[in-house]
Amino acid sequence: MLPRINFTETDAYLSLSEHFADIAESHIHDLFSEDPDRFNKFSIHFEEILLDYSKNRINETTRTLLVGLANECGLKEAITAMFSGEKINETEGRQVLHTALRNQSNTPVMVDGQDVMPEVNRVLAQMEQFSNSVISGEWKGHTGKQITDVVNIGIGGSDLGPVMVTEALKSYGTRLKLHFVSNVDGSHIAETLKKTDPETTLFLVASKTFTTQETMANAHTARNWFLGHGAGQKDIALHFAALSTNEKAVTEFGIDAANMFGFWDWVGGRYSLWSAIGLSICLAIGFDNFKALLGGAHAADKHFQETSFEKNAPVILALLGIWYNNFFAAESHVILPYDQYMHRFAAYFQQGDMESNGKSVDRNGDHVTYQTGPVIWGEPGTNGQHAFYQLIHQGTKLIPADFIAPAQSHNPIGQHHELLMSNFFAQAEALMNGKTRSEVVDELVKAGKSAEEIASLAPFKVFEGNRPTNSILVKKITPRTLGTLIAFYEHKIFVQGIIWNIFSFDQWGVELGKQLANKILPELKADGPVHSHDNSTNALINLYKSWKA
Ligand SMILES: O=P(O)(O)OC[C@H]1O[C@@H](O)[C@@H](O)[C@@H](O)[C@@H]1O
Repeated sequence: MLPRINFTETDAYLSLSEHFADIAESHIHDLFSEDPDRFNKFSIHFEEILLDYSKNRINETTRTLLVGLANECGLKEAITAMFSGEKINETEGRQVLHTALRNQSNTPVMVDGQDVMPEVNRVLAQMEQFSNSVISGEWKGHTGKQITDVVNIGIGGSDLGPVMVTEALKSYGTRLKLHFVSNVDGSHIAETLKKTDPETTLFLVASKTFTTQETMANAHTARNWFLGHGAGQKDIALHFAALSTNEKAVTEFGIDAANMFGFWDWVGGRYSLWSAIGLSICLAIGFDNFKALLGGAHAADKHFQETSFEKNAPVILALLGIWYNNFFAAESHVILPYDQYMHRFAAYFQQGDMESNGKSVDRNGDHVTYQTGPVIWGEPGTNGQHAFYQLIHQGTKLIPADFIAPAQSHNPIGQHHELLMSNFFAQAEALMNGKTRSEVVDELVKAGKSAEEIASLAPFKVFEGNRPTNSILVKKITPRTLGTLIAFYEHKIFVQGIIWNIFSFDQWGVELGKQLANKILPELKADGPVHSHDNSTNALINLYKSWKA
């Protein structure tokens, strides 16, 4: 059982609250002037990844106190509990073992007295064999042609991870063209089917439960389309595979159990890209690269388990998040990859983080008295710069930011990468230093402005700075470094959940909307107006019914 500690009642929290008053007054650029060794003290090198967290509103005391907070909240024991297969997802009575899926050391991982590694390895071998045969062209469609297109049908955790990774690693692409259909909006599947040929398309129906409304609707539409284009029932076996934990529902749908890639209820949906849900990744980049992705995550798992908290990248990321969320009252956290291929990275962690830590009831079942998970958002640089950075630089809200960039581009064309990187370095520096009024005045004088113009313009051109950032510099985005990065962020979420005393691995909050939609669906089909809801909902439904085609 995980500890039940209200972190706001710990000694460390009290000390942090006192310490906060000092830090709130200091400016990051002064902290640098005071300490020439600041970068070394506040950075972590891990393989080919550097986490520089020196541009934060912290000093050594802050870090010591934050680490003390993690200790008082039982983080060490909680990490052991997760990795050793305790049922830490208590509200669902499940273990949390996505780490076993990438456990390349192959040490036994016990679930209810049984080592799960042989099963994990069996499914990996099945994925390897299948993806190799589709990629090589040995696997043929029902008219004898090679598969050219793969459509992954899934949503949430059965979509976002594969989309993010296949995009991030596009330069490792095989000859197969990947498509992802998630939205129940018929436009999503319709537009995808327009681009594919039923003779050469493979559908992966990705759903842990195999009951998710959106995925089942899209899967049925795909099957009807396939059968409606000259294929027979028996041909389904060559064009449909299922990635799921629910064998019964898979076979009822008509997919051969031989084409089912299984996983287990100890894999949370938003942590499932490492499981059979990653089959689309294997097809997109080849099994060896998928394995390298798992290897990078496994290396991060070991780092997380074995490194002291002061030098532990996910722990530090988590503690900084707590510092801003619970002491500076920051409401959001922005993730800014300076890598076009990583354009879905922030979207992926919107689910990863917000579905995990968007909770307001603690592990005792009581309403929390403090803030939990922040709003996660972000877009790739430099696009974000021309969209929302104004608010980060000069708005009223404190928005801690993670800047992520590769030193080596997969497309070293002209000076593009240097242009990109100059922005990456400049933004974090500008957010920290800002621009003082006297710097602004000097600039305006040099530009030949009159005293009057200077007085009226200067206030708008001042940047307070002191905006905290982490810079994550990666040598190159490879399957391994990406695997490590993802696992770092996963563990960050875990650490924060432990400190906030919430259950990070359930998601009851997604249920209510689903229940109500199921109630409304028959009302939309029935004749006549509805009266069963509030005024607003009745009016909306009835107008919809009068307008619908
Ligand atoms: O993989 P399936 O079971 O279709 O679930 C897809 C998604 O459903 C949502 O409602 C959430 O619960 C997500 O965590 C999950 O990833």
